[in-house]
Amino acid sequence: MARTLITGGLVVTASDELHVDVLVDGGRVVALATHDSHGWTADHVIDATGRYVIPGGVDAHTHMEMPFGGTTASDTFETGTRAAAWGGTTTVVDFAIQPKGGSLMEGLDAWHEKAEGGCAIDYGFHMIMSDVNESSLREMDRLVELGVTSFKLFTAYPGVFLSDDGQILRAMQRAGSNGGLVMTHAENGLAIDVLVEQALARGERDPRHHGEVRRALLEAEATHRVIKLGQVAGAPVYVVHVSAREAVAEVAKARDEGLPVFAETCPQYLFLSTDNLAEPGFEGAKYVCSTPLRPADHQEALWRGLRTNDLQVVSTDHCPFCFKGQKERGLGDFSKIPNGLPGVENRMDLLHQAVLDGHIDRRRWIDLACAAPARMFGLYPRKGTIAPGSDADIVVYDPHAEQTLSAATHHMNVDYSAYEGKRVTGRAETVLSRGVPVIVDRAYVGHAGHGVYLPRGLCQYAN
Ligand SMILES: NC(=O)NCCC(=O)O
Ligand SMILES: [Zn+2]
Ligand SMILES: [Zn+2]
Repeated sequence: MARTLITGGLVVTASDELHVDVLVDGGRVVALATHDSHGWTADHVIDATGRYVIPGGVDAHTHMEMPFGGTTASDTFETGTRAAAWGGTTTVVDFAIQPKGGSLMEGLDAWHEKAEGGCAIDYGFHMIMSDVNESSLREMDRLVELGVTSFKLFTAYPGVFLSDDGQILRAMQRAGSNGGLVMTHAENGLAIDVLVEQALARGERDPRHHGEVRRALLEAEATHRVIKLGQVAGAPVYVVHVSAREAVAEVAKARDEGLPVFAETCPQYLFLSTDNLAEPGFEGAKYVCSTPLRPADHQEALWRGLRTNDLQVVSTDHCPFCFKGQKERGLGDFSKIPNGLPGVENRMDLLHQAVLDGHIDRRRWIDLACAAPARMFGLYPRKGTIAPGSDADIVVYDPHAEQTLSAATHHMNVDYSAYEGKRVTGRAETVLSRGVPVIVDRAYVGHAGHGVYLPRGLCQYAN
């Protein structure tokens, strides 16, 4: 395998910023050294002068070709992982789904089948448990052995994914004993369904009502509940896609008490708001996801949480549905709009923009987008950093490139951009996955099937 030297750039990791060259051999980083101190030769030299050299992004929350809301997320593993690479992400952790009445293993096998041979970058799986029973609880141990070390449980979506408190407690107890991590979608789905029914009866049918019925208090209540269930079970809890400041407060309080409670937020909650849901006509459907977008004044609590480490990870929850034909299923009834937003290609750039806007610093950018998700989900230091022994998942990032985010130029298989027209500065220029070029000078040179399945270790966070 070719030996590659990346020279002249500023290497930024979660812990350091160093003007060093990086030597890659056998798909791994083998050494870092200042330019004048080494005499390395290589088959390929990448001149990164004036660029950042950063670890490939780790997006720990994607839904490629997920069946949901009567349709299927529009990115396949092939198109979605290719788009991820364009955006500087080199690892995704997607959600396999236990079929109702079926086993965890059936779900895992089905997702392996979807992903195998199609991915441009490496991938792992979490498991969505939609049917917690004696048998699926026992299976959790086997999944942990197979490297599926995290399990998503829902307090939302009654009749689809919702588990009751007893089921969640049991899954947490099992995770407490086998080392797995329970991830929770925390919204009170039963109460939300009552509010949906009442809103529709009042004739409130537009997309903006999606945000109104999914009340922040019902996110906070469910967040509080899963934290307490985790405490009773003696198990860590990871709360996904936190959007409400009241939910951030629940997480922060638990962490202040020393509980092993972790949480992520997503770019859509940091950059978009209920103003988007209220766009004229049916445009707001483009922004329907759950948890929902919140009024813009929630964003400050999210940014603060990211700075203070009450929130550890930024993932995308990439779950794209085309406006035409898919989002349109909810014309005249917001509750039928498939939930989910595209974003796997945009996360690294939006967070870099957050650096420029002064919300976070450069190393925090890399921590939130690369190192912390890798640690949280048992992939570190193979992924998420640039250090001897790490996979050479490396992005040469141009911090000065200006771009306008748009469906006309993005690579996600979806007919709109949630960030249409937004100007951002910074862009992945060249992307290596295990030392193999996937993007070179903004040209795609990767191929479907390069990406391999990543059996993951246990969560590496204590608090
Ligand atoms: N988030 C969302 O709206 N769709 C994907 C499924 C989920 O994460 O709950
Ligand atoms: Zn969810
Ligand atoms: Zn999700």
